[in-house]
Amino acid sequence: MDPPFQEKYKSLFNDYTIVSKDKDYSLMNANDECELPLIDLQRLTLEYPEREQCVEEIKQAASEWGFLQVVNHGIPQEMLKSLQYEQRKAFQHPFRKKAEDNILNLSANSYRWGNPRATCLRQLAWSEAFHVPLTDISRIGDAYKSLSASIEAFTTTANALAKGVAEILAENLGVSSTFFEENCPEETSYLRMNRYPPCPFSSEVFGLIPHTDSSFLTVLNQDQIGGLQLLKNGRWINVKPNPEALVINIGDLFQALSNDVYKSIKHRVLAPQQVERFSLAFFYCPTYETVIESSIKPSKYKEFTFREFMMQIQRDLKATGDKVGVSRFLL
Ligand SMILES: O=C(O)CCC(=O)C(=O)O
Ligand SMILES: [Fe+2]
Repeated sequence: MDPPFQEKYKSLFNDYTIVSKDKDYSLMNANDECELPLIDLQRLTLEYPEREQCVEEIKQAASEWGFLQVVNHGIPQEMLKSLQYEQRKAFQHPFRKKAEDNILNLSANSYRWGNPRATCLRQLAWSEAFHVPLTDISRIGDAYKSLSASIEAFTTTANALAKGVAEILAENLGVSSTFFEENCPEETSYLRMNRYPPCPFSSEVFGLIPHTDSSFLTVLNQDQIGGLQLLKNGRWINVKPNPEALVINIGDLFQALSNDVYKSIKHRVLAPQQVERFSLAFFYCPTYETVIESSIKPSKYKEFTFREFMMQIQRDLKATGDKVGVSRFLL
């Protein structure tokens, strides 16, 4: 069922013996372990000063880390468990079936693996994913009814969570209180179900290469295997899994909207050596027409629409093999 990484990327692996002798090349170099700021969202329902303190902690984590963990987030554990179960089942099919048969009947290219643009091992991603725009949920066939029901339930609650956190973060930034309500209808966000198969080259190949997310916010459910790392002050830091918590990270759009008050932090996933790892990422995104412009002056970014942003990413990927991201729009 695993994608044929070694076969498809044979030429990249030919160089493997050379680079693996270079000690500095290893991805496993001492990384600090950290516990992200952990925030109990139940406090948002309490009175002064609990709610206000909680809001401050969320803003603080988003500006200092670009990442936070939340508990009492409104997504029931059973809902997560059933989607995790369905996710495993979907990936269990033979590779050919996943790659060629569009088993879930999603839009074209929804099943992805590796990195077609990789020119060296460092750019390869030892993972596979189903990319599910929320508009596609209704297309999922009857044979996968329990999967589509689980996706629907999860994304509805993840959307409410992302909206709530986005609205809190946008307070005092001069963003209209109806901005997210108006520009992020449920259909414009998407879900990615990730699977990281065991990787015999885990000190040389990433599970997911370093990137920032193109969303406003991402809500992430990772399992207990670990491997997610974020870049803080020039160092890669392990994000220790917490079974009770969801990770929320700031994406590129919020960085621009907040004029850099909040940071879209680079993160990556190390490939697991012996076991498989799963994660679910919900990307909270606006309509393509939405204009991203900060009210904080002087603005660091020129205004752009989400469509312009995504098109620029595609152009940069083609030209450089890499996503340049929001820095493209710096004034
Ligand atoms: O698998 C993870 O923990 C992170 C996934 C991620 O960063 C992404 O899908 O953008
Ligand atoms: Fe990501």
